[in-house]
Amino acid sequence: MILTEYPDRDMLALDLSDRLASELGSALRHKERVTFAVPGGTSPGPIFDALTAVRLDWDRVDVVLTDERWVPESAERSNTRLVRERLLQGHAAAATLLPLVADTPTPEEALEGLSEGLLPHLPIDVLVLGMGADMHTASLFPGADRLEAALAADAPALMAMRAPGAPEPRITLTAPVLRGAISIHVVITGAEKRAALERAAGMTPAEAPVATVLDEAVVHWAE
Ligand SMILES: O=C(O)[C@H](O)[C@@H](O)[C@H](O)[C@H](O)COP(=O)(O)O
Repeated sequence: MILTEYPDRDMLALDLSDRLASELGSALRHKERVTFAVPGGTSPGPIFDALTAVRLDWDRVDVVLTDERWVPESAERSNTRLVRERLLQGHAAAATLLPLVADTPTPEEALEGLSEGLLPHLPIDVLVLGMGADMHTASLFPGADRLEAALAADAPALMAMRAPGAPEPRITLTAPVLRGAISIHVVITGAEKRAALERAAGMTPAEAPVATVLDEAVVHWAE
């Protein structure tokens, strides 16, 4: 694990967005299309805002969420809504968003169709993940109903998850897909998550799901 510390969250957002743009640009020099996976939640917004001002061949970038809450796109908690409102703007409006939600009552009913739309775009070229203070990443939560299956080397690319403390069903990229990304960044802020990160480094993915990517990840932290 490489840990990069920043003096403040603005510097983290600006520097990380520069690095992501550089990695996307580099990948675009070798591939017709590249896959950029991003988290939901509250951390990525400022990074997204900075990326919207970056000139690159966004029309050849396929954006996919690392996970989604099973809520309508119009809901406040929708990560799809977050990406549409904060990332797919400005220059980045030309990017394609691969869907990770559908209008079925449960994620299980949409898994086959959403997986068909995702698989041709793997591996992920540039992956950004968040982390909760409970050391979850994407929607791989400690104690989740199918966590062991989602961490397994033979896990399907997408799985529905239900976890204690998650207010709604989730759909998530699984550990093999996250670990298979060519470049992995984890973005965390605050003292509580920094302490959780230190703990996770010595734990198993079953105890601390973020540990499934830490050996390959660059972790970006600001207070
Ligand atoms: O759907 C989500 O919430 C995210 O994808 C999730 O994995 C997030 O990255 C962490 O929960 C951290 O969330 P914050 O950035 O809001 O702390």
